[in-house]
Amino acid sequence: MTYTGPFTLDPTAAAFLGRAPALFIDGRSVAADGRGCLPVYDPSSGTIIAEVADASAPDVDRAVCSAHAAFVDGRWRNLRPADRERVLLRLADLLEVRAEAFAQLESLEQGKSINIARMIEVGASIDWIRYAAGLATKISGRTFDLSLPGGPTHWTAYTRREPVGVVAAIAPWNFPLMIALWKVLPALASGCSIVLKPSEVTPLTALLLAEMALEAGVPAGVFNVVTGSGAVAGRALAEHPLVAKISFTGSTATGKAIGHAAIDGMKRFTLELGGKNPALILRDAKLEKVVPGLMAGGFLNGGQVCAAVSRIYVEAPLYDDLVAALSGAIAAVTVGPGLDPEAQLNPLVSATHSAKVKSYLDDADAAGAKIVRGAAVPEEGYYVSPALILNAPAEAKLVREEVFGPVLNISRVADAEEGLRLANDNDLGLAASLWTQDIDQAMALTRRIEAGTIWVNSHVFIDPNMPFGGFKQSGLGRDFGMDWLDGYTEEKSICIAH
Ligand SMILES: NC(=O)C1=CN([C@@H]2O[C@H](COP(=O)(O)OP(=O)(O)OC[C@H]3O[C@@H](n4cnc5c(N)ncnc54)[C@H](O)[C@@H]3O)[C@@H](O)[C@H]2O)C=CC1
Ligand SMILES: O=C(O)/C=C/C=C(\O)C(=O)O
Repeated sequence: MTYTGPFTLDPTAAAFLGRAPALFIDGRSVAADGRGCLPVYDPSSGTIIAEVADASAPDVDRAVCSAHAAFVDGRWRNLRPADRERVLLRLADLLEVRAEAFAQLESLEQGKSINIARMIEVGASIDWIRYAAGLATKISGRTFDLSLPGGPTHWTAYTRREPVGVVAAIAPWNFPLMIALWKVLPALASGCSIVLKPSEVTPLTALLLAEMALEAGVPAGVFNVVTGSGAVAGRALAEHPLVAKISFTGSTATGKAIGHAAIDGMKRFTLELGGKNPALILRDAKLEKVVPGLMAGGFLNGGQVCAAVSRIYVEAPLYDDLVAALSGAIAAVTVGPGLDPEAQLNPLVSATHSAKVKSYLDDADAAGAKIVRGAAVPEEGYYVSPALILNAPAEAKLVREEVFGPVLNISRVADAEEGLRLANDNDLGLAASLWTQDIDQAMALTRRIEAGTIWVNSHVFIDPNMPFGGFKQSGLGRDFGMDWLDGYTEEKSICIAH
């Protein structure tokens, strides 16, 4: 396929789009077994920009067997941790050199701003790789004093952490490169092998990443990629008996299906699922911080962020001023293709997803909610104009379900107690923010908000050294931080008798 849009592409990115569809198995690009191809669309125009292989269950089996063989013979896990670290650091260096190609491909297939692609999708990914590289040399066990009567007959009891085996990494489309790395990195650092299945909507950079890992020194077979649908390739991967661990990011419904498959096969699993994240604005909050914070936290990546602000609860004295300021800010948002660096809001990822987001707005409209809309959007492509919904009923779908688009719901609350009650009144509990100058109130409320991450006076700041994951239906397990590799290793207890 040849890109024919209005922007001049980096030559590596352009050449990549023209490649024949293939999977990446055992260190090589290989043809799939014949299920055909999946189109990849440019969300700003709806035109097809590339095609990828649509993997079948036998294709997935080939990839898992390749990963398993690599795990069993120890070509990666038996390297010195310092050598795994060195390879990962080389991967970061290579990504730095090819940053522009990766950023353009992400902007093109996902629709996101090239600025965000450069800064977060690729820039932060490089930092994430370097952080995870360091963890490879920090894996350690524990020693124990034994307390039962037989204890003194033993010299020592200790644990060691060993890589779990083949990891199935099932990734979403909102940050295709960065979230894939959030699964690939702990797996590689701990010595596991991987089969990565990117979203069928944004499959491109996963293939390039695996090639680059091979070039960095990850042995063939350790890192495989299957492109394809969730229903066929994703399911076959989640159910494969040689997969020891599943790491999934995506919808709560699919996460539950994967959790069932994992339990059936007694696989380890980490689920990072949806969010319906509240921002609680207290009356003493500083509007000059709140407004840019909510705009960034709500509209970053078109709101297609699991931790994005979705529900704003504001104490009554600030309500009118905040609505006026947000309405003004939304009206000023410029809309355009991701590759246009001046455009602040870009198309959503797919026709299906933009239709879903619009359906929430239609529901809110039908329920009689007041909706403030941003500028008109181009007719071509998957654009949705930004929206602020005023005081939608607490039971409205838009207030209860993850929208994953450029839509903020704002409600007036009498006081912090009412705001807290409404903030917690949801099945999801991924993230939240609290906006106040009162440190005592902030400390007290952070203990009572039901969410895996709480920001005070900011929203959506995720760091490799800070554990991240959900309360309630937002998932199971934590990523990042010093304990990240625990999810990719087994702890083995060893007892040595006299
Ligand atoms: N937590 C997050 O970061 C994300 C949340 N979402 C939410 O999910 C909603 C639906 O988006 P989708 O792309 O349909 O999400 P999804 O959860 O169905 O897809 C995520 C990944 O799972 C795979 N998958 C789908 N069904 C599978 C199955 N049965 N077994 C194994 N893998 C499977 C997909 O191919 C994709 O790679 C969005 O509207 C949004 O609300 C979507 C993307 C990311
Ligand atoms: O770090 C960011 O800015 C974005 C993070 C996005 C997610 O955590 C997500 O959507 O899963």
